[in-house]
Amino acid sequence: MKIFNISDYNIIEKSNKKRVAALGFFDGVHKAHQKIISEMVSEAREGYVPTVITLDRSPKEYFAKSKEESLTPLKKKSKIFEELGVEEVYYLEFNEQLQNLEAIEFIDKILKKLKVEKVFFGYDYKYGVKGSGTPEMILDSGIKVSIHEKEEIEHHKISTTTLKSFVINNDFVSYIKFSGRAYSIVGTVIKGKQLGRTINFPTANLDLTENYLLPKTNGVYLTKTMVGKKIYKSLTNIGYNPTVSGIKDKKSIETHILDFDEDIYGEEIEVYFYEFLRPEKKFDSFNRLKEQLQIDKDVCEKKIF
Ligand SMILES: Cc1cc2nc3c(=O)[nH]c(=O)nc-3n(C[C@H](O)[C@H](O)[C@H](O)COP(=O)(O)O)c2cc1C
Ligand SMILES: Nc1ncnc2c1ncn2[C@@H]1O[C@H](COP(=O)(O)OP(=O)(O)O)[C@@H](O)[C@H]1O
Repeated sequence: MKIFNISDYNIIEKSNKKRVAALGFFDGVHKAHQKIISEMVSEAREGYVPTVITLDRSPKEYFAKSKEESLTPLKKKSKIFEELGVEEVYYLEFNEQLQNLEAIEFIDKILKKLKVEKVFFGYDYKYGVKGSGTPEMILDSGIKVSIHEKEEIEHHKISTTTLKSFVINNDFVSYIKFSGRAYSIVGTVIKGKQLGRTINFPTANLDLTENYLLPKTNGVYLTKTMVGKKIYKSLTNIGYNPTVSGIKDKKSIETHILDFDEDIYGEEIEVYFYEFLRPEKKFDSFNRLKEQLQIDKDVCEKKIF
């Protein structure tokens, strides 16, 4: 899959390849997003490039001028697009130029130049300055349009907002139901206090590679961890380690991988969340914490997930 980062849409050259394209921001790439993208991919016949045209950040993040935590930051999102069969992704930088782009210009300078013959998007997709573009304008320009209706599961809209509230509130079971996959975060393993190994609970401390949304409760989660190409059951703690540290400036994310014994400092690992187990607690001693970790481990071993 080819990725194009476009900071100025004027640099897009007139293409000689025809395309079909899914349009949207797609944070979380949930079940409704997946339908839109899969339909686009399956309609890409011979000679058509299955393409996603999206933004490098949400307009909300741009206007708030502060970093927004995402369910699927760019690298992660790109990987999912690729798994869905997308061949080209255009990340349009959401900047002053794009913010002021007239709807008709979006059609002429982006869709037409890329020879897009059919677009696919969700019912609430917006384009053009202040969201002024309409599906009719695209149709009038000779491009076919497929609009996906709102979808619900158990009276809840399948949306990025719904998924974000599941993560914030530790409801990883619902997250799987709505997104079709477990919530996951990617990070590089960094050095911690080197205490874990002294109680036979080595924990890989994660430095997140991108700005992921995290649950708001500090605590322990039943997770799986991918190291290289292998997946292991794991226990992940998010919090301030109150038993050993009084410092409350930076949350640590650390995972104890079951049936695993390798030095993985510097490696990138992916942690998938399945269930909230318990809140983080301050124990009277490191030994008491060790006893609790053994109890957590027993639960993790017995549980089927
Ligand atoms: C599954 C799991 C549960 C944990 N639960 C707690 C907890 O309830 N309270 C706490 O203070 N620390 C908790 N921790 C963090 C430990 O304090 C930490 O792993 C230990 O101090 C080793 O840190 P190190 O990796 O920096 O050496 C937990 C860690 C794991 C892996
Ligand atoms: N089962 C395991 N789970 C997590 N890390 C492990 C495991 N086995 C070995 N390790 C290694 O041990 C390190 C964690 O040991 P630990 O004593 O907690 O040190 P640190 O405080 O630097 O994290 C990990 O970063 C990893 O390289």
